[in-house]
Amino acid sequence: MNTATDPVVRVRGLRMRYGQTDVVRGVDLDVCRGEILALLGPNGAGKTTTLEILQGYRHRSGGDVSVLGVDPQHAPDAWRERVGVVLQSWRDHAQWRVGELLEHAALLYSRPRDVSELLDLVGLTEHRRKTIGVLSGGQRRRLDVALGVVGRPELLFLDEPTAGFDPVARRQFHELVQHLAAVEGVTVLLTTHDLAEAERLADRIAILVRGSLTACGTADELAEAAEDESEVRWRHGRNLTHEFTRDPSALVYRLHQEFEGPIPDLVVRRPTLEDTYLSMVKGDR
Ligand SMILES: Nc1ncnc2c1ncn2[C@@H]1O[C@H](COP(=O)(O)OP(=O)(O)OP(=O)(O)O)[C@@H](O)[C@H]1O
Repeated sequence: MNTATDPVVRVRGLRMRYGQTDVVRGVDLDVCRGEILALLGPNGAGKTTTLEILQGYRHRSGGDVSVLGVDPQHAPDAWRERVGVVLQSWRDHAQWRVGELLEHAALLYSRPRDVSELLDLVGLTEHRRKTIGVLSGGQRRRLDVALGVVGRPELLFLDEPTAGFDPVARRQFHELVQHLAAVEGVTVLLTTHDLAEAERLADRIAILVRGSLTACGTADELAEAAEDESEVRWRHGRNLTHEFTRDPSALVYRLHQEFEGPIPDLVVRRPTLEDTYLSMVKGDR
């Protein structure tokens, strides 16, 4: 029986093999209700494969998977309504108008969002009557998102959602996803190659390298696990100097004593998610 405290996504020992090649090798992962989890990893790490297994589009080679309390491989149609997938394949519908496509998609669900509200939510109101073929790349992606959420899904999968977005569109999209998670309790699982996006948007980040999860946690927890060092910079007389340390407070304290007061031009740079990510995937390129 599925309860409110059970994870929305529960994966144990997930394996996927194409021919002789293992591309997912024993992944364990839990995602809780209302959580935004970003799956990061180099090209070919197995992110899309993992997402497609969780969406029920691919049959796994091994392991246990439960999504909204159901094994996606044997999910009934009612389960599909509860899951939103943002696809990228609306090129076949180039002659459709934006509003028409959304109205048509809404018919497939029992509790769809109001199309006007949805257009507003994704910032496409003024493009309602345009055909899909004339939309820009970023506008098309917004339409993809609209189609993914039209049925009010409890769980939303986003595969590289902001590829091709300009900075303003990206920020608006982040606000939309945060709204869905915080206000509507939607659970979001996304893949991205944009580390700043992952850091800004995700509650937790999972890093997949060659089919294995090498780390999962908040950006701070990952930095801790990677044993990344902070850089402390200061000026000594006329010379700028710097030191790397895992304990910047201790170094700053020591310098403060040495200088018997303020440390000239002090800068402490903590490891970014990019530093952590690069140290974790090192050797995989
Ligand atoms: N249908 C398939 N048949 C055989 N191999 C496949 C198939 N689909 C994916 N692969 C291989 O599985 C591996 C993982 O692919 P996947 O698309 O899951 O990676 P990814 O992490 O999403 O990569 P990217 O960041 O480039 O999108 C790759 O080596 C890919 O070539």
